[in-house]
Amino acid sequence: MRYGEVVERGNTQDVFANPQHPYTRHLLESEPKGRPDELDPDAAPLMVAKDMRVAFRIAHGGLMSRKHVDLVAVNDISASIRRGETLGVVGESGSGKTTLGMAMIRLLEPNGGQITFDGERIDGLTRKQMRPFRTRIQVVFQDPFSSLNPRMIIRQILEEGLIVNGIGKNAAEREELIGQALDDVQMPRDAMQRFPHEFSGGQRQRLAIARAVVLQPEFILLDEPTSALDLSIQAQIIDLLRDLRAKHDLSYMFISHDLKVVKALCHNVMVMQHGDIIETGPTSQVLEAPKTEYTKRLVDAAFKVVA
Ligand SMILES: Nc1ncnc2c1ncn2[C@@H]1O[C@H](COP(=O)(O)OP(=O)(O)OP(=O)(O)O)[C@@H](O)[C@H]1O
Repeated sequence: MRYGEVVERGNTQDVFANPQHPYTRHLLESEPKGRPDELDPDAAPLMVAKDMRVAFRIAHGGLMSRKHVDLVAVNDISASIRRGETLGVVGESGSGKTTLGMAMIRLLEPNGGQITFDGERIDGLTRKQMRPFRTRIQVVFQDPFSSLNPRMIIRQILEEGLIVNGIGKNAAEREELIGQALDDVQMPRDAMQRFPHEFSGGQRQRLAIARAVVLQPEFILLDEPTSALDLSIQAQIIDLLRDLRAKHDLSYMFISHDLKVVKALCHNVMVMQHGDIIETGPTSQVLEAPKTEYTKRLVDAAFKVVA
């Protein structure tokens, strides 16, 4: 197969049901597989949010009749993530997933609610008081290209957080930590000398994960980290996240609209609609026996090939 070559084309249903080309078969077979490892039943709560509320003031109506109204994006939501747990947050676009995640890690100011991290209240902390938590709580976004500074080489990108947070005594020690983070995400150490544009989308997402992992966090908010990637790369990133979780006892809050990915990675799942949680529980239970029509629709959309 050459780059840029069309290997197969046709009616979607026919191609899905009876792929002719080995590469098409590879793509169809390479969706995320497996299940999350067992969660320690005695694991302590790490990130706990209680009655979180976020409202945005938005302009409404035409120029002459403009009014400001509050759009409630997160409506008194409580959520708890234990050490080592992966909690999936799913729901249609605009249901409030990102707003909830960003508010829980204090990158967005909530209008109300309490947040406890490892037993300490973090809502209401000033920027300075939050500093010790900034390495322990990390975030990885969907689009690694816009989150990796294109003018810096990878070494500088990963070193920035170490310097800001005073981790590593000198350049040599920092280089070793960066090397270990690259090993963790299965990227060669010579990636350090290269720029983000020299990597593929999947490799860039590995680098974005390395930038989080180098700070040795305990909790990572993953906001649609695989949505921009093709299926086979998506599956590799899910495997990687599972390995990292086991190796470093990480907890994840994994925002996604793709229930296939959630099934492969998340112990528990929370379904959001219009700022509310409409269903929550162990992933297998929610996916196998959804209690609401809305969840059932999401499950059908994820697991059935539409005719
Ligand atoms: N800064 C903002 N100002 C005003 N409204 C906002 C802002 N951010 C989000 N919203 C609104 O809040 C609601 C929830 O948005 P949010 O991005 O949290 O949803 P989401 O479930 O993450 O969606 P997606 O899957 O598309 O990322 C939406 O109606 C959105 O338009």
